[in-house]
Amino acid sequence: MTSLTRSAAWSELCAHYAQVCDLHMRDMFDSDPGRFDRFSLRLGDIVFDYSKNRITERTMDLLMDLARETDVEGRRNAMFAGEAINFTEGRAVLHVALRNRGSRPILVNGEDVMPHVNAVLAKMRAFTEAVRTGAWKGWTGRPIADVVNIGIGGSDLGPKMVTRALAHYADGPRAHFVSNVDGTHLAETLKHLDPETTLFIIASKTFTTQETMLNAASARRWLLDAAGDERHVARHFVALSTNAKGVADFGIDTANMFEFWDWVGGRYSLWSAIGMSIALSVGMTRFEELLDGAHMVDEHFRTAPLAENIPVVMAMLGVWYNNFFACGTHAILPYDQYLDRFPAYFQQGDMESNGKSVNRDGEPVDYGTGPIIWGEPGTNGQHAFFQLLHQGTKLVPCDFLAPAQSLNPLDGHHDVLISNFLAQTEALMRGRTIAEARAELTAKGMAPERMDALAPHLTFTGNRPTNTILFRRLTPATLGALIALYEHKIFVQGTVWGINSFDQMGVELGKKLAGAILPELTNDAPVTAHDASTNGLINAFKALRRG
Ligand SMILES: O=P(O)(O)OC[C@H]1O[C@H](O)[C@H](O)[C@@H](O)[C@@H]1O
Repeated sequence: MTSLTRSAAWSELCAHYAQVCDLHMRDMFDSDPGRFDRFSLRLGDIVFDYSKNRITERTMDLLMDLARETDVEGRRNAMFAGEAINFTEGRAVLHVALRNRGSRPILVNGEDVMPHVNAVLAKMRAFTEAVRTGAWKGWTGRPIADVVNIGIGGSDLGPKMVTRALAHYADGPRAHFVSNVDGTHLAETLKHLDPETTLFIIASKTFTTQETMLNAASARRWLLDAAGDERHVARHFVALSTNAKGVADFGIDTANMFEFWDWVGGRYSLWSAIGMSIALSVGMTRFEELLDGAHMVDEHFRTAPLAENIPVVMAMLGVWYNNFFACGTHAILPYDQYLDRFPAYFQQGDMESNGKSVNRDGEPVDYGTGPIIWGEPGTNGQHAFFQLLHQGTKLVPCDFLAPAQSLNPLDGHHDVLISNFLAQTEALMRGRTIAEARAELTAKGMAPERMDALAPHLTFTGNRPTNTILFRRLTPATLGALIALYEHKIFVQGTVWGINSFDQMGVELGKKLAGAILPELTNDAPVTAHDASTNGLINAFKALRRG
């Protein structure tokens, strides 16, 4: 057994689970009108309701005991103090420094990182203002109309998600995102753009990522085909990276490089220079408001007692379902079209962070770690996969997010959206008993024999857990806060599970094997070096390619 499953809090939770797992939320609500007040928290403009969960006060006490026993507070303090909590790579984890708006000193190896953070923010402000005002010009003297962020993973998903989420505030050049090494992505994007007025942002922490380097080289060729002269590259290419040498080797002037540091994880990097496309689109002031919102949550996470700490509560509820109810997945369901990429963003954020199976002591875990994260915006999801959420055999804990105010208040739309949002969590919680189903059918005048056949199909077990995150309106600050809540949730879960949430060794093997296969594709010779399936597929590919 690992230390987690040997811990006192874990054993107590196992025993407690057996006592409460059959309780129905419907009964708990019926017998306790104060349940919402007891199980909801507020932070600024955000209401976090977790009352529609399969919990009692004792459950929450035990979950907080588990958080304490696994030293969530100590690890959190170590993160904020710049300790090398990414222990496999020996690195600090300091995305919180990127939005440390009071500039409280944060030391890494004895050096305060805040002057560096603030210097890059100032450089970003100067650059984004030059581009947005038209002072920065392309090689023919025309201002920039389109920016193309070329990056992948953390160098794509965050800026893309935020740029879409803040589209209401966009008043700068149009932002495009190319990530896939499939040439279609770049080709389809460039089809509509004019090289004279296009700025490429090459976003890569390492500046070695194969997909990004290839897309960047093709973009450079596209520009040079039109501009002719290498000197024009400087007006049309900037780099966001930790690797100055890689940037220079690629041919981008390091004066046009915006730096970040190895203590910024790729999937936590949108707050750094990686957010350049966001700042170009909505302006640096709004980008800084995004940072302000995240900082507000950082302060809450750093100082609020565990039981009143929203990311801690989110995380421990996730542990409750993941490890005691054996739920394998978690859905994120934003009832806000602007947040349509929010679930996809946290697929990387959560699954790349907590998709691990070896603990800090190098032992294989004997408990589940990160869940599969998925989701789509409401109400679309209702007409697609909600059937399974309501009546399927799997228990899927869900987060519902919604704004009280719409940024596009078209006649009647927002109330319809919100009524659906509220009804879904109510239906998932209450369900419909067979007696209720029969009563409804009787009221419709259905014959008893037909009713007997139909009623079981109209029965919903209910008791399906949801969190609700309600916020006033989607502003840059609120978005920053929402993202930070999930980031810290991931941190807390990784801490409880005793894993390193900040490396991503699992993506390496595929990259290595692709490196071996690539030269095998350059000719038509039959390949025999792999297993029968891989050989067969490579040879079939070559045959299909020929004809
Ligand atoms: O920013 P880069 O160095 O180009 O890395 C881009 C992405 O690629 C890697 O494969 C990692 O899995 C991601 O965590 C990272 O965000």
